[in-house]
Amino acid sequence: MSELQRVIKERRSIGRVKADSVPKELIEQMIEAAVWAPNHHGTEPWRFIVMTGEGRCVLGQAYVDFAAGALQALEGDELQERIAKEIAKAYRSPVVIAAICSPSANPKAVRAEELAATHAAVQNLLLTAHDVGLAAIWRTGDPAYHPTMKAALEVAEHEEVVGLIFVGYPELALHAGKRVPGAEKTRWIEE
Ligand SMILES: Cc1cc2nc3c(=O)[nH]c(=O)nc-3n(C[C@H](O)[C@H](O)[C@H](O)COP(=O)(O)O)c2cc1C
Repeated sequence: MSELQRVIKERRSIGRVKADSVPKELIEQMIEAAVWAPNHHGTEPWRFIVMTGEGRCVLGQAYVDFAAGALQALEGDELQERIAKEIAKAYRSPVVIAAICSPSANPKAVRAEELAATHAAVQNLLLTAHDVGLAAIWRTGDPAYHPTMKAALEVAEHEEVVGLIFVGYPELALHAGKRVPGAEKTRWIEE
């Protein structure tokens, strides 16, 4: 098995990471790998917002804003606890990278393909994280796609937050992944 194949198969989504800070250089390596994803018409439709330290409070506020409806029914300690819980979601890892699809204005560009290219860029981020000894998880959920997230991250209306990539040093050993073999997902048409 090649080194690339090993990294692809070994990579796992890891949500529990250490609080230890991550060198900026490693995050830059991840993003540099991301921008080598394939993209149609050379649109390179991605951009990234890296949040570290107290910069993550921007994301915390987005989680609070998203939960505003549920928070309305609470008051006092219960309200404060729930707000703290929402903010804590942004602090689950020392680095959070918001991956943004910024679809090109090129009339040839197809929105679905702009998203596909950005998704491929995220896979490059994840693979590089694993390659350099970091753990990462691609999170979305309803908050990622909600207008409150766009507002908090200053993402334009025509753009999309395709994922929040939580990055840090793994706290636990990686578990083995499980997949249906490719052969079972393949139909060959020959001759
Ligand atoms: C588009 C996308 C969104 C995801 N969102 C979440 C999420 O919100 N929360 C989460 O725990 N995992 C999320 N994941 C990670 C998947 O749960 C994970 O990839 C899957 O369980 C397979 O595990 P593996 O990545 O370790 O192979 C997401 C993955 C993708 C591709």
